[in-house]
Amino acid sequence: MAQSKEERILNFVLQNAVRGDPQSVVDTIDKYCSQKEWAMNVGAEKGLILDKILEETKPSVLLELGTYCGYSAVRIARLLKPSARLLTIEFNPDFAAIARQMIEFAGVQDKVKIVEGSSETIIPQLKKKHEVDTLDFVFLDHWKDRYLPDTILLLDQGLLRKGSVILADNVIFPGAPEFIKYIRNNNRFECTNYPSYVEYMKVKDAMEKAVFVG
Ligand SMILES: O=C(NC/C=C/[C@H]1O[C@@H](n2cnc3cncnc32)[C@H](O)[C@@H]1O)c1cc([N+](=O)[O-])cc(O)c1O
Ligand SMILES: [Mg+2]
Repeated sequence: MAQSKEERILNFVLQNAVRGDPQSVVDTIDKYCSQKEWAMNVGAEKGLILDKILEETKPSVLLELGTYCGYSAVRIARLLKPSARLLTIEFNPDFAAIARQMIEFAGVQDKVKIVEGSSETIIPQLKKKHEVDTLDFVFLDHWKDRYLPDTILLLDQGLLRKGSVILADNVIFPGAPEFIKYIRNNNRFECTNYPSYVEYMKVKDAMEKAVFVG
């Protein structure tokens, strides 16, 4: 059967990156996706914003929505302290399989747990089934019309505490207007916008950081 783009990205990493070196995995994906085939990884420019916010926040319990090929899971995990844990939710089984191999090759599997399923199903299970108390950091990078309902779900489930950081990719392109309208008008969140560009393109994009004030 013909290979998928995601399989081609994974194979390029397996053949060109250094096993156990997450930075080389991140750089190799960026090389492939900027030179050969575009893919919806957060990428290097927005990745640096993500890195900086992670280094400021120093989170222990993290959630990512939309694993895709595992680029941001590897990028996040490479900066985490040994005891920190990233849960990443992906409902497409083919993408989850690719991401699992990407994460294992990078050597960050001890810090990253891929949970297969939809965010709306898994989020209500985080406390009981995945031993989460509250989340220190949430990265939103899944379907853009899910950002708002899933943020409300996180609130309803008592998964946010004073200081929890939500970072949303693509608030300009493709855009998440309902999420932005809600989060910037909700006085329980302090928002900061980080202008940047769509991965591997010269199209304007931005990330939005929303800190829960409790
Ligand atoms: O569309 C984009 N991202 C959607 C990402 C979607 C990924 O999240 C999963 N998912 C979706 N709802 C889910 C619910 N639950 C679990 N996984 C879910 C999908 O199976 C996919 O792996 C995008 C598009 C551009 N772009 O330039 O066009 C740029 C970007 O940076 C992007 O992130
Ligand atoms: Mg994105």
